[in-house]
Amino acid sequence: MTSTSAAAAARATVHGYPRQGPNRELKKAIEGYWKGRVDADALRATAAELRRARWQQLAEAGVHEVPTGDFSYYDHVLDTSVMVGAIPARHREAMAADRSPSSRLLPHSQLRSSGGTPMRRGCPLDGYFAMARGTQDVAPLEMTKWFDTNYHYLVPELGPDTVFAADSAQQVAELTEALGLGLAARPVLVGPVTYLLLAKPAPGVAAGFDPLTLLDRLLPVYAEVLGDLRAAGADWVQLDEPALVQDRSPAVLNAAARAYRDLGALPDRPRLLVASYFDRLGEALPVLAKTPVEGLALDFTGAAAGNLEDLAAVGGLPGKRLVAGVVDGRNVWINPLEKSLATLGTLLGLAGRVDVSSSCSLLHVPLDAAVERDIDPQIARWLAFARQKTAEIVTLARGLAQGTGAIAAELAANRADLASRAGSALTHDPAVRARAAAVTDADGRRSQPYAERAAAQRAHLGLPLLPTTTIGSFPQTAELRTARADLRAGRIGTAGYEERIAAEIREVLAFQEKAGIDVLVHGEPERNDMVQYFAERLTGYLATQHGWVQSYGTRYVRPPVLAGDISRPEPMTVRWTTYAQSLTDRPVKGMLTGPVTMLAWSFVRDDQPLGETARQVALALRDEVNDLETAGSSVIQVDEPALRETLPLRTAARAEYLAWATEAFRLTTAGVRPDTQIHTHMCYAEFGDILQAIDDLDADVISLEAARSRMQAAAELATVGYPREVGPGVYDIHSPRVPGVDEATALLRKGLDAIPAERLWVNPDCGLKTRGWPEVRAALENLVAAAREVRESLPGAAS
Ligand SMILES: CN1c2c(nc(N)[nH]c2=O)NC[C@@H]1CNc1ccc(C(=O)N[C@@H](CCC(=O)N[C@@H](CCC(=O)N[C@@H](CCC(=O)O)C(=O)O)C(=O)O)C(=O)O)cc1
Ligand SMILES: N[C@@H](CCS)C(=O)O
Ligand SMILES: [Zn+2]
Repeated sequence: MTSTSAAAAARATVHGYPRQGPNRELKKAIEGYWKGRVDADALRATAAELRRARWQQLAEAGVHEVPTGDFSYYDHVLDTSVMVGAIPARHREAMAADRSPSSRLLPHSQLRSSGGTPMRRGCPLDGYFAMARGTQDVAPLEMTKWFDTNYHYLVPELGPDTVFAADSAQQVAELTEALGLGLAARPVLVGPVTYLLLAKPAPGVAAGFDPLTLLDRLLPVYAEVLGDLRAAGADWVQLDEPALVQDRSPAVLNAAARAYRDLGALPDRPRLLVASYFDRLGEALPVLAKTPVEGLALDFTGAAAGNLEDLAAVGGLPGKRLVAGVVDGRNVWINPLEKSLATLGTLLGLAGRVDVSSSCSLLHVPLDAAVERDIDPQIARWLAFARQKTAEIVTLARGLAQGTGAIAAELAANRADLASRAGSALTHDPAVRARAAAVTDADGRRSQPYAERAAAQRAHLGLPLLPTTTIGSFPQTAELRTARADLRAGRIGTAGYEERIAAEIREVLAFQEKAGIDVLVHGEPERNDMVQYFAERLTGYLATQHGWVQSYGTRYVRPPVLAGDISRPEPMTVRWTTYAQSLTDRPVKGMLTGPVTMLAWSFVRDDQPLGETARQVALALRDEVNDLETAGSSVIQVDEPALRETLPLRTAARAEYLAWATEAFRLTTAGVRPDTQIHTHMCYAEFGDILQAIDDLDADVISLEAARSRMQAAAELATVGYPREVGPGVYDIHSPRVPGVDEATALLRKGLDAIPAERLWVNPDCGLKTRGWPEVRAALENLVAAAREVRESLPGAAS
């Protein structure tokens, strides 16, 4: 095809779309199902209606080919495990027992029978949710970050004995639904190489087991699924391989080459589009380009923009389809349409056919900026959520196909909006800039080295060995959320709301004292979210009312927007922390979200380096830390759960990131006295490759998620000689199950193998906001009992 005809054929698509519905209908239906208020058929009907509505919305916006299979009741990686039959043995048994068709993910009519065994296909709903959340008897799959996003997936558990078996029921059903609406549809699957690279050895399998060795067993299963999709009418199928944008060994690149050579050689298959996103494809680009797949989808935004020159360097993709991700699926700023058109124009000469898309699934952005009423209309014009991004993609495809004259009005409006943002006073506060420019190395260094501080803190705090604490939040009950909604709606006044918060703090404090916890928290009842709460109190940040983005399962967040220079008009947490401290003689931890996490879980500025924004946020938080100390806090926790998540996917970019990230944390925390104990907290990640950075934070105590991985994080810190205090979690707060005293005791003993008793803390994996009070009470009582039991068994303990 010539580039002119390639242009004329340009079509619009997206890699995936938010799943929740305009009012988080999916969350409400699933949580209703868990509570027994919604039955399986009603849940499935809600899900089907949401899928229909989103396809319809995409089609009406002018998208030519809609994605299918990007929907999920919980997580698309878990769905992939179901699709390939990688159900952990402990869950398989429970599912085998559940033969009732009505409890399955799919309606009875969409289940296939096979070889005289009715209902073999289609995962039981309860079994599916048990894998995600666990039950009192069966542990769930581990959950971790999806690359460098705030989305979490369930980690496949594989071993040498894993037997894969294709179950394409869900994929086929969704494709059939979309085709039934008369739409051109493209199933989107997690690709086999990424699936294996994201997996971990199943419990009981040696840690050295490499899931990639299962590729030859997995490919026939993908072949079967592709065959089923072809039979169901799929013309194209997208296989997502984002794991290939990371630095990969020749073995992995060979595996990718083999996978797509073999899948490409299948006789009766759909055309294959292999998608990568979040960074440049690098050395995997020539590998994939040489395979028989008919198309590649590449990200051309941010750090991935280098794909353009890489593509030129490999001689393009002659005869293949290129799906060009020129609209950022990770951020909320309007697209610079003329710049994107220029990129697309260059790409026309590099592929047989060029289509326009988002850089990745739009799962990572909110649904619709137009419903935000509290954002200044001028500023709202700078924002594009999934719906607006879809419109941009359609505009760009039209511009590419018909020429810029066809989109002249859109280009003019876009130019004006970009200019308004560039010239805005919001983005340039001279006082903030002067303060950030004056920061010195000394501002980021505590006045004494750790060993001296530790002694001072020991004397000041007088804590027992194995001190117990929690991570900050206590249950965010429906009553608290309703109170906040009532305040927003004017149904109650500020005084009534604050009395509700004060009462909750009293209850949280009373419980902790009674349970015998050593370092208390106020429970964070006043916070809607650990990032949004602060964003709402900092100048330069925009908060949304409806900008929900899935974080995991049915849990959503509203990432605020770092739009301008950041400053703190007044203290943000001092009042409630001081109130909590006034209720007890034990130390109450001040509780803040750290600067890196404030960036990672917000939509960031794209008009200045991230490090500059981090420094501005850090200086605002530093004032808060110092104010807390002045108000009497002896222990202050600065959460950085996103420190690992934001680590650049390519190693070459990591040192620079870690330098500004750790500097921002130290700048936040270094202004306190030596006897003030600084805690930090991390969760949802593998920490192995940031151990040095954890040390560089110079925090006195770190709590880490460790229960599901059985203390792996503590062991890793020990291997590098980490000298500070560590609280590896002994209570997996993502599961409704309550750990018994024996279980917590066993984990603590394992923790002691890695960290000496003088430096070991006892705490849950993370905050308790998602849990209910009955579970929390029982679990924390068990945790304190376990700490006492282990304390008493330590050499030298009084018997
Ligand atoms: C620690 N984690 C967090 C991440 N990112 C964040 N930004 N914040 C985090 O805490 N990333 C990693 C992990 C992910 N973990 C979680 C855990 C829990 C949630 C969660 O519970 N989300 C809630 C929503 C929280 C919230 O914003 N609540 C607001 C609004 C509540 C609401 O829904 N209001 C209703 C009306 C209220 C009513 O009448 O009941 C409405 O507005 O429609 C608040 O409390 O005021 C969730 O429900 O999903 C997220 C990530
Ligand atoms: N302090 C927060 C940390 C979550 S990562 C909480 O307890 O919810
Ligand atoms: Zn956490």
